[in-house]
Amino acid sequence: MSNNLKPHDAYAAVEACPSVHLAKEANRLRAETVNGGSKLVLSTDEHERVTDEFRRAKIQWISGKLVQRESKYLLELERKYCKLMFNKKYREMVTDIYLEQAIKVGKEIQMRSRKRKLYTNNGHSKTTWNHIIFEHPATFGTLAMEAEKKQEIMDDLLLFRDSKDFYARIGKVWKRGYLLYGPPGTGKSTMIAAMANLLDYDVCDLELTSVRDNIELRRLLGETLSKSIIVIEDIDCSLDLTGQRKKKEKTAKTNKEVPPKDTEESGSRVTLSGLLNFIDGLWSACSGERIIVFTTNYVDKLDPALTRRGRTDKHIELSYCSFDGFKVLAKNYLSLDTHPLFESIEILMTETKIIPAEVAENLMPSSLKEDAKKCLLKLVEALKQAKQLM
Ligand SMILES: Nc1ncnc2c1ncn2[C@@H]1O[C@H](COP(=O)(O)OP(=O)(O)OP(=O)(O)O)[C@@H](O)[C@H]1O
Repeated sequence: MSNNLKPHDAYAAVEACPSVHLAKEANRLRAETVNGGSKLVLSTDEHERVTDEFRRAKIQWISGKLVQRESKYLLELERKYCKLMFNKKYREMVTDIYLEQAIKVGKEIQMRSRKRKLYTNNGHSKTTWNHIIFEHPATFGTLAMEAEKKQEIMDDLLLFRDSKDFYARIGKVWKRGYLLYGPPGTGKSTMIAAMANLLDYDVCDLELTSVRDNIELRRLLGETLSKSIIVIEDIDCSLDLTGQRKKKEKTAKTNKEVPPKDTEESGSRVTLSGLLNFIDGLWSACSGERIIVFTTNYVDKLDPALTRRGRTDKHIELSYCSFDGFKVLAKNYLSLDTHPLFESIEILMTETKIIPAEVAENLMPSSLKEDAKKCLLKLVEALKQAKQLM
């Protein structure tokens, strides 16, 4: 004997989880173009039945649609739904366990197939978030850094991601603050992209100099979604205790900082306390799973109120390139594990300081004719010059 689930139950399941049927065995395979790329999508036709099996119960999903006709304007409204059929002895198991499981799986599939986004408040509209698809290729694998340090950071991030129950148990908001500090060109922005790729989170790049006041700041931060990394770069330049803000300028080519020429009064009144208030208090109003990352070139300039643990839980120094870091870049850029020139590079690296951005720039072949040896020789030259300048 079979028993129909009440339509609104099925509606709820399917609406909460529109892609749930994709997880099930489907009879039809359809090629669809999704976001410009070709991707196979499983779907069901109207009245098509898909059978799932869960704890020995056979559950049939039957898709259908309701058409409502607004007679006056001859407007047709379509509502898609799924009907579930199963033996009535499984009713409790299906409603209590199976549907919950199906919704969870459906949400996971949705998460996996979604395109991640990079939000900024510095686009055509300054008062709201604008987004583009986030497709930065950086990973922890491509990051020039000592393997142990990298692993420690990855472990910390993954532990955070998987600690929903822990945060709930100890009564803390599920958020974590990171402070990345170090000279320009040492990989702070690159690490943020690697973090987002590791966790599969969106990135919200908050340009504080474009935020009018604390109220707008609160609104913008309140609008961020779960599974987001909120980034405030160059915090020392965007905000100071007096609320005055200046923009740091960089030369586009070298990515090196140039001291600010003029202090730009943006008319904005975001204050440090406005920011801290949000981190401490208002944040708790948001549902969790958010990471906030501050970056700075001058950690000593920061107000201790911002750097204290609890606000920025983990402080990560990104520094000059080590030989280990160079080896990662040599592998990435030149596919080299070893080379006779490595020895002199290692010695020179102990005698001088060079930022990873400069190492990367030298290892990047500037023409098809430039082979690995030529690139390594460019780096040797750059290291020698840096040594002379010391
Ligand atoms: N640790 C690193 N590993 C791999 N690539 C790096 C690293 N550091 C710098 N780079 C390279 O240099 C470029 C500039 O680095 P990035 O913007 O991440 O530095 P930054 O520390 O954020 O600089 P700034 O403080 O000026 O914002 C990157 O696009 C990347 O190619």
